[in-house]
Amino acid sequence: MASGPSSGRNNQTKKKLKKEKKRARVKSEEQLERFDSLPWNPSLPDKDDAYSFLIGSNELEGGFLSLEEIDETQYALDIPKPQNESAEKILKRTSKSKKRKVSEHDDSSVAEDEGGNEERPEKEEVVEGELKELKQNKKKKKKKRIKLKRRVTAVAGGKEDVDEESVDESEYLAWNELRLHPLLMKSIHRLKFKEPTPIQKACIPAAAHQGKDVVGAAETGSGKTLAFGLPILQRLLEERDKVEKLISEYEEADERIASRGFLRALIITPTRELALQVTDHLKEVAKPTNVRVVPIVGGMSTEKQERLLKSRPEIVVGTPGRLWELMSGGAVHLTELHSLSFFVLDEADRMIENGHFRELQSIIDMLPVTSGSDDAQSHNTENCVTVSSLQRKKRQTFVFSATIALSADFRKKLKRGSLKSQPNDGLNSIETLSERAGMRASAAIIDLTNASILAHNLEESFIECKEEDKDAYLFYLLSFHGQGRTIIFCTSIAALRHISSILRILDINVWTLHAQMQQRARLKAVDHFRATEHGILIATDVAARGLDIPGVRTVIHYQLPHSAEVYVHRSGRTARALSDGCSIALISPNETSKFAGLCKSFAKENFRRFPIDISYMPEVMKRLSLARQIDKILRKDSQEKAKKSWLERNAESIELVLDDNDSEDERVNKQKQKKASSAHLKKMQQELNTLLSRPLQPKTFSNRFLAGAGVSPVLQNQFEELARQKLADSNTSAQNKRRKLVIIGQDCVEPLQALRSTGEEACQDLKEIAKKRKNMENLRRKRKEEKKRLHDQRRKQRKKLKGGS
Ligand SMILES: Nc1ncnc2c1ncn2[C@@H]1O[C@H](COP(=O)(O)OP(=O)(O)OP(=O)(O)O)[C@@H](O)[C@H]1O
Repeated sequence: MASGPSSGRNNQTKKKLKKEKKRARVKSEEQLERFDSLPWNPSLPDKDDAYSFLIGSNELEGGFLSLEEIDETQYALDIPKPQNESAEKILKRTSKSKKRKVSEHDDSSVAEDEGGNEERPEKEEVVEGELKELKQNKKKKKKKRIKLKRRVTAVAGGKEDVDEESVDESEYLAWNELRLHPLLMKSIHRLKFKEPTPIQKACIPAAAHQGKDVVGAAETGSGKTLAFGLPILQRLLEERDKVEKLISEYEEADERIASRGFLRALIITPTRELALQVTDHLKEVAKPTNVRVVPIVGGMSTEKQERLLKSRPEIVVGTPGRLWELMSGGAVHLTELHSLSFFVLDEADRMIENGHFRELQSIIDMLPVTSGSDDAQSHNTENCVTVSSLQRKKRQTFVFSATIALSADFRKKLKRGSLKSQPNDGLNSIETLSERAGMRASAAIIDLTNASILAHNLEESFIECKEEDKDAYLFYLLSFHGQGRTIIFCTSIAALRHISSILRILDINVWTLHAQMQQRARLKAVDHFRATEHGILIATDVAARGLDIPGVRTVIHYQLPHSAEVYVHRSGRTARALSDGCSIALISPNETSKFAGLCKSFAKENFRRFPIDISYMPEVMKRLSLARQIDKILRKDSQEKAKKSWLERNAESIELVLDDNDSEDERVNKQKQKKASSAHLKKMQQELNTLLSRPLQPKTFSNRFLAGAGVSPVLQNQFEELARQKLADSNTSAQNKRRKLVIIGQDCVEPLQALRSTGEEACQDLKEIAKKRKNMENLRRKRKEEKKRLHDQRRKQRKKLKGGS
């Protein structure tokens, strides 16, 4: 038997190992004891999974989600499997391996003592090294947790608050009932939204606290974006808070538990501008939260959008076309939809119209099956990560619009509180779409639209005029009532081009917006319009929905839209949120019955007639006539140039030399004509400029006294310039003293003011107009029939006479 110094060393090592073993066992037992003391211990499903304690308990409080709902698979908390083993596992493994090592050591002590004991110190070093590493890891994790906590508190109001001006919270009491997250309240304070709008008051409790699906209808500009946006942000923040709470409670959890990565909310809008606007709006509210919102719209570089998606934003706002393009192309972030918790259709009634429906349907078909939708109806594609029926997601569906209730049928359904689609409902009905998107039967149906659907602080008016006089009335309105921002809506791009050209010639600066414009130009137009205090935007119906630009005081319908819905949305670009505004429809005789029909569909029969001072019309017509002539010449010129350059371009592409077949005389003649035409153009331009440099004057203008009821900023400048000129003249010439200009009462009257000041006199029953027009048409038809009858009678008589002779 070996004895002496080596056996003494062995004993020492044995003791040391025993101590280490005991220490490790105590530690491991402490860990297990802590788990034993947890309230949800019985449901701990798998001790091997460090994060499995997150699932299956409902003991924690706070927020609308019970803990049983904090389920990695349901809400995609993106709880990753730990890459390194948890401290507990290492401890266990260490103690196990030490046990094994010690028992091995015990069992083989004799053999080792007999000669194989050189390995022992190495083994001890390994164990000690492992323990050291374990301690270091724990320290590192603690540091990480502290860092994360600091970050959270900084975001939650610590650091960011320093620069913020203090708010009087008593002004925001109405928000308290909605129990929004402090970070959201912080944004609301910053945006100075003193109280929630009615649709927000109604939707937030249902959507955010009861987790319901919502069909929401409320007038234009009533804050629908935040009615669905705040519940989304609220839920994301509540989930994040819970995860952070768990991080601080459990040492084993690390910050990766809160890591993000999957798409949580997909919001679809019909137009690009609206998608960008919704993105901006949500970003503004989500500023202090770190929740990322990204727009995906057509007209922008696909590469850039793919790059944006790589940042794995929680919220994506997009138009159906580009979204589907990227989804069908397999964009990872848009196809990993298993974690999608919100699906929103903004302006839902527009979505079911042609041009959007097919792509939208394809997108909906890609969504994972929800508990609310019928299995048979869902067709998940290969690209989509689907889940078994046991793991169905609790996705909330929100469907919003101002005009969703316009269809009589839908209104009935809203009143009944049931949106079940009927077998005879078309595939492209909102009900069918909602159902397919997973809308549950328990959806909250919130219809806050009144009978007229139109915004309550909007004044509606019209001007009856001939089709060819519309330009003149438009010029009149912009000259006399160009206060604030004005949007002029046209139905056709041709009409838009025509009026923008005429108005520019008349020295009125306008921006245009239509679907054939490049996306960059579209955005630029909206930005310029937004930045100009008295800006004028001429747009087609691409700008009718959703566009939210503050300070739009007037909407002019140059041409009537095809439907009542579009009319409501167009008019809704003014009188938004807490502001008022006015809409003016230019109605040609052909459009009277259409207008009466439109008014009837939103139960508003009496529209005001917009007051026009016709004494100004001769002057207006004079300028307009010149502008039209100039426009004609310019148009002809540019057409010729375009034709010529087209010919030249094509000739060049096939290397053809173009022969000039004109004779010398013809060429000289053409040159002469060109010169004459350009001289004529110059003369007209000068004439127009002279006219434009003077304010518009009524027919009875005295040349001495100017008294304007409504003066636009342009006109105001003109008046001032004129006054200066007259003053200068009078200073130089003594005889002109008598002709000194006096300006009296140059009040700026915006259309709404002008409309209101005319009171009830301007009211006109459109039914009456339509009736009169119908009567006139009947009379004309009867006359025509009578004429034809007489004509036939005479012909027959003549024939008879001829036959007789
Ligand atoms: N609680 C609030 N208080 C004051 N302003 C608000 C509030 N909520 C939203 N707003 C503002 O009201 C304006 C209109 O909001 P939003 O664009 O969401 O209206 P909407 O109902 O979606 O209109 P539309 O039907 O035309 O799309 C926005 O400028 C928004 O910032």
